[in-house]
Amino acid sequence: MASASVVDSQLNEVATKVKQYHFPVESIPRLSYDDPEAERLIRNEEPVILTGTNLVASALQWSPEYLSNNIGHGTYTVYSSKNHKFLYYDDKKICKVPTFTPPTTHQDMTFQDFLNKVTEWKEGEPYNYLQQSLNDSVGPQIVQDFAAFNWKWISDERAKNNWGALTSNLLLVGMDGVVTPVHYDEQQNFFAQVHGFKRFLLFDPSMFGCLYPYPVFHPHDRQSQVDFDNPDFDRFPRLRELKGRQAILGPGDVLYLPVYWWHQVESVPGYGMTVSVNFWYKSGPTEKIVYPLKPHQKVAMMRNIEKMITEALNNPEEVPPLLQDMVLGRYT
Ligand SMILES: CCC[C@@H](CC(=O)O)C(=O)C(=O)O
Ligand SMILES: [Zn+2]
Repeated sequence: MASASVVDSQLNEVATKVKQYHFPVESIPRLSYDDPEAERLIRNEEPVILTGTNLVASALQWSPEYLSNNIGHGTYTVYSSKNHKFLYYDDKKICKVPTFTPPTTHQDMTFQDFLNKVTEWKEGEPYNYLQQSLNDSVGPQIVQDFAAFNWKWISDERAKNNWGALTSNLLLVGMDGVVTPVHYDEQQNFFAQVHGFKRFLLFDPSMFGCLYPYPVFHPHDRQSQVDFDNPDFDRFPRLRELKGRQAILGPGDVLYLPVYWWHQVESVPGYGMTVSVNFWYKSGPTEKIVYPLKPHQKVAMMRNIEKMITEALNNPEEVPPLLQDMVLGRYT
């Protein structure tokens, strides 16, 4: 396991290699888990990179090879994409958009088959990304490593911040260079980097107007329509106003990723496969409404309005003309 100083020097090197985009980025603070400032940021639902949590210290040997030798022969969901981007879609909403064509396919396979695909990969072939909730199908060694996660620390954080239950731990094993395009989630997330390096681009919930998410009823709900590699400033003019944050994670780092914060996640090209484990928690109840509302509360409100209108009209195609009649020339 690399020492903290080795990881630090590698992080500095990685920071010089990551792709720059049209928008400015500022670094996310990187603080020791016991720094009062770190606690304040988490309480205030702002992102922070935490060092020294030992959250996944017992998994730092989870190289792809170690996993292949110890995870057992259960099957895992592996997504395939013709390029390095893995844009999430909700199967259950495809019926609402008959013209929708999924940008990725997925199939269940053993970890060994997945790793063979990656090892034998040739330029021009599809990219593969294993994304699977950790469950009891894993081998005994992995169960032991998982049980040795620093559950006391993370449970205390959950309780301190009044979050809901842990909903899942997603095991993420990516090929060099894979990207999860910019989106937001409706859960609190402690994202633990286990192997390799990932770069997060983060945008606070107030950037909703600059990131043009798909409609709520669309399979790509919560995902931005914007492609940072080919920004369409004519279609998405407020993209020019975008201001981002950046976090580069190495083995052992934990990123607190607040609910509703936009993020794009890249397995830094040239640094090999990545292994991560996320910890998704239901967000806590709003203690009491304080005005002015926070940006993420406005996002939740907009989602509810879209859901209500779509349900009331009972036809997704009638939503755009109604919203346009309501807004264009009246609130614009
Ligand atoms: C399916 C989840 C992917 C992950 C990003 C990544 O590591 O590629 C993410 O977006 C999250 O943990 O919220
Ligand atoms: Zn996410």
